[in-house]
Amino acid sequence: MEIESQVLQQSKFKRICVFCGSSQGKKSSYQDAAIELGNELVSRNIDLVYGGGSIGLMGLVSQAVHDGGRHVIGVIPKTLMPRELTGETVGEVKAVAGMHQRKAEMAKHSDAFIALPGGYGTLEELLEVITWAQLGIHDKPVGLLNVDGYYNSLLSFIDKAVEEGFISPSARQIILSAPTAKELVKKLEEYVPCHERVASKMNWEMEQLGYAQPFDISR
Ligand SMILES: C/C(=C\CNc1ncnc2c1ncn2[C@@H]1O[C@H](COP(=O)(O)O)[C@@H](O)[C@H]1O)CO
Repeated sequence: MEIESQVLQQSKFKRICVFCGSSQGKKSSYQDAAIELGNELVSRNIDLVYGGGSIGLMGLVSQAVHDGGRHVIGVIPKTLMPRELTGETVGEVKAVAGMHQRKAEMAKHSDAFIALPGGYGTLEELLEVITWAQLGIHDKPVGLLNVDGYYNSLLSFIDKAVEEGFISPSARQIILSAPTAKELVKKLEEYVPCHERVASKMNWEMEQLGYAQPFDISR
């Protein structure tokens, strides 16, 4: 019986990258959701990749995953490493040169992406992985944890952009959303990618632009 329930919980994802606020937000539901997401990853035997440190929702989700015995990878630019800036990172720390390399590293080590509530940093990271999916650089699922409707206005904006012809209906399908961690992870598991992969072409273009490392975030 014990083994049967463990098999049922086994996810197809080994690691999920979580983007979220470096602040905790004003409502306790945001903080509760960060901890609940961490616990959901633990219950499905999924490890965490995130931006490192212990501030805000980032600290809550990483602590929950670490406390639950799963591996945590914090990818943090060297400039943000001093403890006074971002606090202690639990688990493994990957130091990177800057913000661009951080996003590529976080993406490379993950099988899916989830955004909890957050601000500019979270939005920037989220929109970048959606854009990469649209371009076919990766085909990993992307989900919004829409706690208390936090992302309703972003979703409405995206729907308006579809209506106005700036986002294609198929690109709209890239972004999944759900109000709870359990529902969202299930949706990510069921996601079927619909964009052709053009990563090797993109690598070539990035090399032409003088980027030292090939832009390959596939695993
Ligand atoms: C430099 C200062 C605080 C340090 N802030 C951050 N530390 C770690 N990671 C961060 C920080 N700010 C942004 N990030 C990344 O963006 C996301 C959170 O940004 P948001 O604007 O709070 O939504 C998060 O996923 C991180 O990867 C003192 O000013």
